Amino acid sequence: MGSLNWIVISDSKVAKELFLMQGANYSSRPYTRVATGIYSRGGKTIALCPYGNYLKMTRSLTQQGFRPHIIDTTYFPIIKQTVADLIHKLSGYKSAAVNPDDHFAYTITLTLALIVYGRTSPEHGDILIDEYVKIVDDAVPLISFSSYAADIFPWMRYLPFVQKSEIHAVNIRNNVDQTSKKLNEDLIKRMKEFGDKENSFAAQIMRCCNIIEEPIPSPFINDYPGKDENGMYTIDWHDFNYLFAMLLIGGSSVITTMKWTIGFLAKHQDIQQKIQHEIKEIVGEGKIPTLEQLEKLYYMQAVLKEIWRMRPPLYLLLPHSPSKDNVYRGYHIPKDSSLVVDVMSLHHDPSIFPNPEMFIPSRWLNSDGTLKQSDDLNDIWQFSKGRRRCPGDFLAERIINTLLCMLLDSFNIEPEIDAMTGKFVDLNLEAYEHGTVMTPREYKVRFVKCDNVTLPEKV
Ligand code: HEM
Repeated sequence: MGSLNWIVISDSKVAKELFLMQGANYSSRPYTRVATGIYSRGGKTIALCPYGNYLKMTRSLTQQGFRPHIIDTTYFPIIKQTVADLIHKLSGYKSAAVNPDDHFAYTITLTLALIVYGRTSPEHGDILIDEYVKIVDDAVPLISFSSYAADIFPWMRYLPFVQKSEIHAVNIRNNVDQTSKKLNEDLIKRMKEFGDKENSFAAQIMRCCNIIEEPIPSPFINDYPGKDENGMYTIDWHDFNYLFAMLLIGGSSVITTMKWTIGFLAKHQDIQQKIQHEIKEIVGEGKIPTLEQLEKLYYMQAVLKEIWRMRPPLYLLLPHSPSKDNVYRGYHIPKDSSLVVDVMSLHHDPSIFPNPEMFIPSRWLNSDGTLKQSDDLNDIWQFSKGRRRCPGDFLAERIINTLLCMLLDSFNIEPEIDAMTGKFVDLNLEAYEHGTVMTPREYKVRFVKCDNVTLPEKV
């Protein structure tokens, strides 16, 4: 009854051969009715577009806005501010048990929105950004695998709940357009007023583009022009709204990483204390870390890698699709099939990761305690590899490391206390829920302020 070919890859070597060595053929995306057709108007967004000039353009623009030195000079101060605000909010709970989800989701989406769009003019306050934060929340189900159901089984299109999800996709698209229009107008105004000082991600890429009103046909039908003689790309306003993809995919992956990390640290107090000790040694107490200090928190980074190994947020990556028919190791792989990588299998291969079921952060450390350099043998797939590799990886690591360092400097994270026994509740981090991202079941923890610590200044 199904009408799509799905291929699941569960071996590192195969994934590397297809995505790295044969990357020119295996870096497209399958077309899906809701996410590609309706929500992104035929693939006009970086994460869902097919392989071709449009992808090259959006990836080149993204690299422009996420150059490491821009992240470190322009975006790092934003990250420190929003994290400081979060710490003040959490301290307001005075060690009561809270579900951290909402607070972290808001802070992370707000951080990304401020990085991508910049701080809007005072007359808007954060209203526009808040609208965006809300739309991101509504839009996450659009990229979930369940939205593919009607592509696999076309008869499902007649079911009311599927039709409802199509209407939902149209509404989200319209909301993104309306809010983006206001944000874009505000951005142009700020660029005129502040010139080069306006250096949000959106401003950086707008400087590389001629933006036109007339929509350019969908990238699934016609390919895109490259750069003109002045090195500028031509895009229309709908293309410019691809910025929203950063918040949608980037936000949900960072939020999920934090959900797992907070849970793991609350459960493993010994590991948490080791990180706190490292922070005390390298950064000192009650201080906001510098970039150099952050990079030297090797044990903390090793813990994060181990969490990503055991609980990769995008546990199937995003589906890849071959641009043409291919025979691989004797198997016929038709054009337009969906290839998903079972990242959990890759990360639990005992020939690469001995004792894969065990949480061993030291597997990422050299004997002198420094962090191992990524190499092809030992590397993990949380950001994928090849031509569709996550372009926000460096930014994601900066956000997560800053968050962890500042949080653990201010608080001890503890599980809630069982009212009957007076002991910590044993958090169940084995159970997880599958959507596009793999998230832990809801839990509560307590943020207990460390003795004598001064909270970072609130902005
Ligand atoms: C812990 C955080 C993150 C993880 C684990 C993660 C992981 C991934 C993965 C696995 C993919 C799919 C790669 C593939 O299909 O082969 C992806 C794509 C993408 N990510 Fe991330 N990501 C994270 C954060 C971010 C951030 C912060 C941003 C930007 C602000 C971002 C932007 C993107 C974009 C635009 C794509 C689509 C790329 C394409 O289709 O060519 N991600 N990410």
